[in-house]
Amino acid sequence: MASSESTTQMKVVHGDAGYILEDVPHLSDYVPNLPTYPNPLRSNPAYSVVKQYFVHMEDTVPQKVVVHKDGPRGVHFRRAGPRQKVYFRSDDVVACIVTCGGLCPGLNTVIREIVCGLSYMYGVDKVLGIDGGYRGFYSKNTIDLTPKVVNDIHKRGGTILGTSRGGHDTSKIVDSIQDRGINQVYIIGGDGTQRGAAVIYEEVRRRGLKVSIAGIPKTIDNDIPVIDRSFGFDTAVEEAQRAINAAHVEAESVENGIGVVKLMGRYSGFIAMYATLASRDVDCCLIPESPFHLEGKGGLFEFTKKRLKENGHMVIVIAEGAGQDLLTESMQDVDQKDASGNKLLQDVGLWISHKIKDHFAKENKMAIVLKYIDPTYMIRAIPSNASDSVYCTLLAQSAVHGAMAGYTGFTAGLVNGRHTYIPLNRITERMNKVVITDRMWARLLSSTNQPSFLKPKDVHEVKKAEQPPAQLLEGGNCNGGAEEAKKVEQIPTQLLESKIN
Ligand SMILES: Nc1ncnc2c1ncn2[C@@H]1O[C@H](COP(=O)(O)OP(=O)(O)O)[C@@H](O)[C@H]1O
Ligand SMILES: O=P(O)(O)OC[C@H]1O[C@](O)(COP(=O)(O)O)[C@@H](O)[C@@H]1O
Ligand SMILES: [Mg+2]
Repeated sequence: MASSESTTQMKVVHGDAGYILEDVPHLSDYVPNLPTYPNPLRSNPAYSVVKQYFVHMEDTVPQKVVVHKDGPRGVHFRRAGPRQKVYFRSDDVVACIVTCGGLCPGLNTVIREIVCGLSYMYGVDKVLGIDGGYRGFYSKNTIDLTPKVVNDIHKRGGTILGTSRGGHDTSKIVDSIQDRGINQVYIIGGDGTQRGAAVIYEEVRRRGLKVSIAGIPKTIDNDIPVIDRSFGFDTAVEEAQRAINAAHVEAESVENGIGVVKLMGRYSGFIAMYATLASRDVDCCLIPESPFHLEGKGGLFEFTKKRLKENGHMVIVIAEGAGQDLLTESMQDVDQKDASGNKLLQDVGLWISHKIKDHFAKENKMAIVLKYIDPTYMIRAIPSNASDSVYCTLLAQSAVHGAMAGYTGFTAGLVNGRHTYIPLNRITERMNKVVITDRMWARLLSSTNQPSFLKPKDVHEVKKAEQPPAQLLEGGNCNGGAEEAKKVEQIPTQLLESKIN
């Protein structure tokens, strides 16, 4: 017997054998008597030959693909794609696109594909670009976007619309949406942006407006949960190889050479982990999720000395959010935040470089040559690579199909290789992090052959985190229903949620 419960953010349907559908809201949930129209794709020559092109209304995608024989079927998301019926007539659509937060490779590709998707698939020709992030809704003029205007933009890094942090004023934004007659809002951004999208959706719903709010998750750090990976991540990892190569060449060209490379990753060390695994030249990878110490037995200095003795050189990759606790101990903690409220981090790369130099100069009397490379902005200011470009295209098209079908308050996302619509609150309720008790981190440790640097107290924390159901700790499908989600919240966050494995 199916049962259901719903909030404004998510509709949960329970089916047989522990099946759960975490469904996204629909305009018809709060706007009565909405007319529907046949999907214009039916007569589109590109699609009319494709059998079963329209997604079956009952199609859902499981969040967890590794299952046990007697286990529950678990959480599912609605499958993305075109529906037989749409809730907008092409001529009535006024869409807008906004990009917020930090840059990420592929932003322009997503913008391009939303504009072209709306135009070529649905015959929509009114698409407005919002200038400079959320504040552009109420402080700037809009930019007309046509397939011609966006034709070449995917070859450029950044976002042609501009971006910003802060400036989210919900009522001013929704006033602007109303005043301009906008009825589809495409919001491209990270965790902060999707939180902002959720508030906009709530306000739109409170006002009873027929406006679809569609999120497209953007994060170079890959810190958004549920989805397999974020667009731009692959490109960033690839670009990071150039910095690591340079560090390696510099380090191996001198006696006791050390190359230190800082990569992005405020709270999640995915870029550092994947760039390390890809490179094979890295001796040590340090990420925010895995505590480390410098001095004494099992510390970084001891390992550095050992590696230099063995190999004559060493490459260290450090994520920008790693070791921030050590920095605050040794430097004054300046609790500065950016305009969105994100903590501004101190430069851990510079700090660790000084610490290593000081250590070998003072205590060990060992001459080292250290080169510090900070390519952080270089890895995100580039256009997306081929695989990310394809991914961006599919995400953009998914979002367009979803909005046209009347879904709202959703994020388009890839789950186990399938495109889905995910409720916004599932995306914003926690952060995707490298799980250091997971096999992927173990693979990294065995690939670099670095120590784990964990102290007994850290090991205790890790063991404590192993108490919840094993499936919570298995990377790649760290998920469950609301109950499981609650349990997850009780575990130190640095030990949780790994979606890439
Ligand atoms: N809790 C929130 N409610 C509403 N808006 C938010 C919230 N958090 C962030 N925002 C807005 O989202 C935008 C981007 O957020 P930010 O954290 O800078 O980047 P990202 O989306 O990449 O994580 C900013 O304009 C910010 O004001
Ligand atoms: O762009 P800024 O303000 O310099 O911030 C840099 C931060 O942005 C990021 O690139 C991504 O952050 P968001 O995805 O949250 O925007 C972080 O890795 C980095 O710490
Ligand atoms: Mg963020």
